[in-house]
Amino acid sequence: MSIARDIRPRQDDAAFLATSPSASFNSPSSHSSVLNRTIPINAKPLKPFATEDIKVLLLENVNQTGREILSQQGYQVEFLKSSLSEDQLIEKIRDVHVIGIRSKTKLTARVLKEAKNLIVIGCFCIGTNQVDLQYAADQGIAVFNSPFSNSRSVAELVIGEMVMLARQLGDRSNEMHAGTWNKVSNGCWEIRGKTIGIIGYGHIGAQLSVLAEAMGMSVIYYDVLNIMSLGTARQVKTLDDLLAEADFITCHVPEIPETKGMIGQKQFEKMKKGSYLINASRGTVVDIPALIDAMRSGKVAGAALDVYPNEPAGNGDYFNNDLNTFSADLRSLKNLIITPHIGGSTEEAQKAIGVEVAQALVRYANEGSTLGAVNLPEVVLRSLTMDEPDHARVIYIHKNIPGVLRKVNEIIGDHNVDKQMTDSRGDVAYLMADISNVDAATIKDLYTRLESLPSRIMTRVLY
Ligand SMILES: NC(=O)C1=CN([C@@H]2O[C@H](COP(=O)(O)OP(=O)(O)OC[C@H]3O[C@@H](n4cnc5c(N)ncnc54)[C@H](O)[C@@H]3O)[C@@H](O)[C@H]2O)C=CC1
Ligand SMILES: O=C(O)CCC(=O)C(=O)O
Repeated sequence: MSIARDIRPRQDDAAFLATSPSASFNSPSSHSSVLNRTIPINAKPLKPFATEDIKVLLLENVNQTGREILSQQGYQVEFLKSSLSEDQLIEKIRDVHVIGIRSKTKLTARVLKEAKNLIVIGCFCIGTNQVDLQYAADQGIAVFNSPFSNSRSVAELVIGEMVMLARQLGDRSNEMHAGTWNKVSNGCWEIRGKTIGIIGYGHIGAQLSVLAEAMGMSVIYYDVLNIMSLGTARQVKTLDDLLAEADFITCHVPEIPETKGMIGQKQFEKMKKGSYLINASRGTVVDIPALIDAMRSGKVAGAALDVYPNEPAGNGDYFNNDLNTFSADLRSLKNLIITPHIGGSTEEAQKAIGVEVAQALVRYANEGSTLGAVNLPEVVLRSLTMDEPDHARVIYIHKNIPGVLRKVNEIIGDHNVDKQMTDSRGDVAYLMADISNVDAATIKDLYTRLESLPSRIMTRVLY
């Protein structure tokens, strides 16, 4: 009844309680958030329907830690190693209540329109540019990500790449693999004493700043926000200032309209001759044909790319000109490191992300908490406990228009509302209320009346 339009509530409370809670939901793990640690031991697991009715689709080889947490809840979990094309997704997503993806799966408005049962999306990564966040919010679909569990992995990769580029290690290694001894010092440098220019001083940029300074580098950074410098790092006023001063330029901005092509021909012209470029953010941030020209002219002495405008769906797929017209030209360059979007691909990062995002999905599905959601207001209520057996939690996601709360309170106000919280984000508002002394008939009545309001986006009643 409550969570999605075609799911019936489970009537047998004893059986329902027997399927839950999982250890992961109530017990803190090494990666659990503050919120998890504050869930009381005797928290009552709220499940509106048989947990085995919840269908979860996990794409892109989501880590086993995440798969286990979702399976332990009793959900039906389907797991695929690669991403799916838009048409394949449309077919699959129709039945699904929860979907987990990484950076490749595009959850466009066209796909989400077909996702009639979907309540929540988990991005098992940092970036959320692959999801139409606004469209999802307008449908009442929450989106969660893992904001910093792979930041360190990316920062370490960049440190390694700077050394590799400065020493032309990729080329030397390729030559040795081909059987050629080529002992060179010309054009090879230490990174100590050089200047790193970090574009985007967020989680990754700041982490990188600390590591680079420890390697003896001077750190400058450019960010649209005024951010406190770590160590002796220095914020510069403009991107041009950074380009003119840095020996190593590295991009750590999100994919948004303002960052599309932010490093192009004009920016390469402003760089120092012999500088290096690294991009492990998103493939649209650097104009790759312009980079190819800058490397051929010798302006850029080396580059490392981890991300591309179009990336293959899965391992074993080709990275060729059918995907990106510049692929062959790119592959022919010297002192160029190209990696298959592995910035966050470490055991540590993937395990932590699996736990963090899966727990957020469970909290949302079972308790309605939007803490950490990237597209809905953050609303959380204290967990109901086993001492509150006849309580129900009403979640009403609605259009943020005047007069809604009055209408909702006319419906729930006849009951004893223990606690209630509401917040809005843009055009969408999220209301959560705990009501005591309710029976199955009351739950059905509440649900039906809330669903009939014109402001309704999605109603869920958890009990
Ligand atoms: N290669 C990989 O595997 C990975 C790639 N990423 C990418 O890295 C990006 C950055 O990650 P975080 O550091 O965690 O993000 P963050 O959100 O913590 O930091 C991004 C920073 O960029 C700044 N920024 C935004 N627009 C800007 C602009 N036009 N000019 C200058 N600065 C701007 C923001 O103010 C913020 O400080 C992610 O959005 C994701 O796309 C993240 C993880 C792994
Ligand atoms: O590991 C992945 O699939 C994506 C990593 C990434 O780009 C991110 O976290 O934003």
